[in-house]
Amino acid sequence: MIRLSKNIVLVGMAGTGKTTVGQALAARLGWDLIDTDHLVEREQGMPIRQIFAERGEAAFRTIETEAVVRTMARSGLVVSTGGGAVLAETNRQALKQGGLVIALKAPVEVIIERVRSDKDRPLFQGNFEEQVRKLAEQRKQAYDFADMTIDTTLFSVEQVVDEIVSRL
Ligand SMILES: Nc1ncnc2c1ncn2[C@@H]1O[C@H](COP(=O)(O)OP(=O)(O)O)[C@@H](O)[C@H]1O
Ligand SMILES: O=C(O)C1=C[C@@H](OP(=O)(O)O)[C@@H](O)[C@H](O)C1
Ligand SMILES: [Mg+2]
Repeated sequence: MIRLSKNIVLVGMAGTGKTTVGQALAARLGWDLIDTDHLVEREQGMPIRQIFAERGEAAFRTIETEAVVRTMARSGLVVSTGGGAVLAETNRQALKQGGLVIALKAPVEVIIERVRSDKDRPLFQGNFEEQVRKLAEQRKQAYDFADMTIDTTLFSVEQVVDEIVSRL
């Protein structure tokens, strides 16, 4: 079982289930959950889509890094990150030093179906399918630094939680 001195961190492309699995995993373990997107939205008082629209992606990344580093200084948390949190080396170092990093994966076709109805994802506006495919290609090695990887394609949310708990 993982020591409480660390956190359990979920990384992965948008649509691989980090927020949903994080909630279910935190409930299963009785741990608190920090979803860094939700933390940013609460503290900034607006949805991420609005931060992108009004201040730009670079401003969001700066805010995201501050939230990630601050969160990883804590312990005993389940932490769901946003899909792009792994892009900054500062974030990758904080995630690796402060937690057991678990990458959730799914084929791009599965991701497309899972996020198709969610119009709030700022990176997926306009030609939605093309943008998901392009991002998946750009990010295909971005999550390889994780301590472990779980393919969520054939698992329900609870089955992903089962798989994580079995590996702790
Ligand atoms: N293992 C799974 N099987 C089926 N649907 C899933 C699974 N994990 C997540 N989902 C669904 O996929 C969508 C995206 O999940 P979400 O947790 O928002 O992903 P992320 O935070 O990685 O973007 C949600 O509708 C969620 O209910
Ligand atoms: O992949 C990305 O760069 C992003 C993923 C989003 O989080 P989810 O992975 O929870 O959708 C959110 O942080 C923002 O829209 C940027
Ligand atoms: Mg999420």
